[in-house]
Amino acid sequence: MPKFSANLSLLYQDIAFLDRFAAAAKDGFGALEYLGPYTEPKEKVADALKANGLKQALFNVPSGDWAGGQRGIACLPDRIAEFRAGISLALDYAKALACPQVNVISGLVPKGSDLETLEKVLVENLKYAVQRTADAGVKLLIEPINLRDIPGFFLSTTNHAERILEKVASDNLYIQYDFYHMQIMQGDLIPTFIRLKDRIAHVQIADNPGRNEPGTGEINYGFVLSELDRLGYDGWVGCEYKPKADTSEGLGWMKPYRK
Ligand SMILES: O=C(O)[C@@H](O)C(=O)CO
Ligand SMILES: [Mg+2]
Repeated sequence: MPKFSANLSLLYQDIAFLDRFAAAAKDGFGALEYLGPYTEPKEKVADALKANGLKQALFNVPSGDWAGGQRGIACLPDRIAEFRAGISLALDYAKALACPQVNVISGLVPKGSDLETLEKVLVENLKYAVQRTADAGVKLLIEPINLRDIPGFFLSTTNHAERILEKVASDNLYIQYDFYHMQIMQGDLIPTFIRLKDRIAHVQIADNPGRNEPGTGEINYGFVLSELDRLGYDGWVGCEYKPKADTSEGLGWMKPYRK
């Protein structure tokens, strides 16, 4: 049976961040994930998890000025110090929240930049980060993201992610496999999952087009979720979609998977 994690960066947007915890627990989620917990003191977040019987599945390492349009800093040559300082902050929160994994957002390709240089920066940053996270017992993840939603994103395919994994050469670096992004970029969702299974530490779901609830588009999530079970995937399934209307009312798709 899949275990679902509520992505609070897209679900329950009509209520305050910390109030989303109780709403997610009430709706049957067992864990939470989001872009970052950094606007709240870690003790407060830890208390809210505990009070609602929730686990922390994942969050991103600091990724630059998200509201200002930045989409990660890990490949940017002029942000290396900031990226590395962000790993310390992410690990502080991971410890306080007992979070087993953190995700790195690679960044946008700056106009006119040399892709080889960006790749080197990303690989060196990941080598640094993966050692720090391994020492803390936390997995490090990278996520390919589709180029229609984020034009110019540096890491957009699983082939590229595999190449980065090979270059970093650490058994603590994994892929975050977002079915929505990969449907847009590649299709062939389950064969790719099977091929990379041992290197995938977290999956996320949304339908296409629209990035709405499973069952609203072209991805057969009945099949996808039963395959995850059959293949022995025992991580969280991150519900990272934009609810068509009210989050709770739109959870009908989840009914067959609730005990
Ligand atoms: O797919 C996504 O959008 C994310 O998982 C994320 O963390 C940032 O873009
Ligand atoms: Mg995602």
